Amino acid sequence: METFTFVLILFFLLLAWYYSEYRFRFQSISKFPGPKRIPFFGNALMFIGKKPSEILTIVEQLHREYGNVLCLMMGSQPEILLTSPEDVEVVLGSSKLIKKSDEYDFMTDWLGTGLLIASGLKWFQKRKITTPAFHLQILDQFVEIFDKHSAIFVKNLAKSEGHSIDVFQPITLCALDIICETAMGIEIHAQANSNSDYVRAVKEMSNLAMARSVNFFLRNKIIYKFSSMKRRQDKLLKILHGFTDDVIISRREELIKNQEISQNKKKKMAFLDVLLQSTIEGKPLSNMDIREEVDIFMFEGFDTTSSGIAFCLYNLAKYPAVQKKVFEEIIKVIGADKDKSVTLTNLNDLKYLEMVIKETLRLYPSVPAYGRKMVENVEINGKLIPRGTNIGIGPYFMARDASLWKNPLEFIPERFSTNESQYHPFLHVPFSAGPRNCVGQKFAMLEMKSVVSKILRNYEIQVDSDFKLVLLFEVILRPENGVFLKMIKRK
Ligand code: HEM
Repeated sequence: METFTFVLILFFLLLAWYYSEYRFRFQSISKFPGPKRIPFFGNALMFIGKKPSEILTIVEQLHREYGNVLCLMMGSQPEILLTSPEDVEVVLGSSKLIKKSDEYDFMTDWLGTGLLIASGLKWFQKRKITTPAFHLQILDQFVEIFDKHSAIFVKNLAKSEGHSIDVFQPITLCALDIICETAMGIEIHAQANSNSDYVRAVKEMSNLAMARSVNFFLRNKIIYKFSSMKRRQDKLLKILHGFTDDVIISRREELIKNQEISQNKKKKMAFLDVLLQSTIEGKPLSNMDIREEVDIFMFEGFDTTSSGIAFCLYNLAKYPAVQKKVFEEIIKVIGADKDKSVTLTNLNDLKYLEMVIKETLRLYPSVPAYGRKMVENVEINGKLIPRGTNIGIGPYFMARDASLWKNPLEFIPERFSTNESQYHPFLHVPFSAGPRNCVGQKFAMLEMKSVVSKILRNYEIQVDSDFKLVLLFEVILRPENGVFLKMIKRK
């Protein structure tokens, strides 16, 4: 009987705690603008059964209607999209608000709790060991790899010269060749063998993560466990993890056998080699720790740059005057010899191309939105955000906001010239900002400059008048039906 009374008291205490917690959360949240919520589901039903391109339209419309603090309830889970740079600064600039939002949990089966997802001390340690992998000396040796795979891409274009082709697919394969060689030190020849299971698995896995994040039912762990999506995920993970495991094991063996990396200074250091030689509190990283980081490089480092390059080419085709200016800069910096290899200095000197890429990432940010979870009640410029809220930061929505940018939908690279760039430091955040910004930002810029400049040295790009760009709002922003362009060989 005593046990029964104890359990009963505990039950009512828990119920009272849950009620007060929920009421506090609900009362704080109800002050924020957003569409009408219905009991139990909140706003979740708006997204059920919608395609990623439709989700983008819905959120864009809501953002226009409700402004720069948009509150949605996914069941009882509050999600607030912040788009004013002052609010974004409070979140991204904080070294305390670094916990990722719930949506990232849908990626942990694949990416574990590596750098992208980790929080607290674990994140700090991982950031410390990963940062040296992006040192300028390491990036310098990658320029040759960028150039080699860009040259293969350009060579393959000869087959479709003068015709309209979807450049997105071959760019994805080029970026995959680059990331495999730089992250893992292996050549997978994706551009020669486009039917790779690994390539398909990477893409499908990020589609699944997005589809799950907007599905009210599948967000629930138990329902998900028994879903057909989970069964598909398990099959994909076998391919993805199997691939990286094999590479890590053979690379570690090679390292032990030959001590090759320390003796032969000329050998290129892949990110994986840097991790194999790293320690946390004096201990080397386990294969599992390393796999998490390599998988994150593979995920973050290839889809993001593929989209960036494809959207950049699309804009260059759409704005011939911009393309002409970029081409003239390339001739000035690299010279007229189309076969000459580029150097790190060349790439750094392509300043106008850099502005073009920044403007591309403004309108088409490869990571259209990212999020943080508030682990305590936080005041953001006078707004009390209750603990447990997921905060979304949306560079995609910020770029289209006429109160933030002049002529927001126009492609104007000059916005980023040093004379013009007087904008708020947290207004243009495609690589995020603050302590958790993108560790691969310099790598990505160099890769995108290398591939785009190689293409422009060899081809003039024109739009296909029948083609209409449709955007897919997934974890990574992609073109739904590719990017069709005409490539005209330069004399
Ligand atoms: C156009 C290219 C890229 C864009 C737009 C981009 C964007 C971003 C953004 C927005 C974040 C923050 C995400 C968040 O807060 O959840 C991020 C984080 C990260 N990115 Fe990138 N990224 C790009 C390329 C790369 C590349 C090439 C690599 C590696 C080779 C990379 C590695 C990472 C890693 C490891 C993180 C996690 C950093 C941390 O949490 O401390 N990214 N990236």
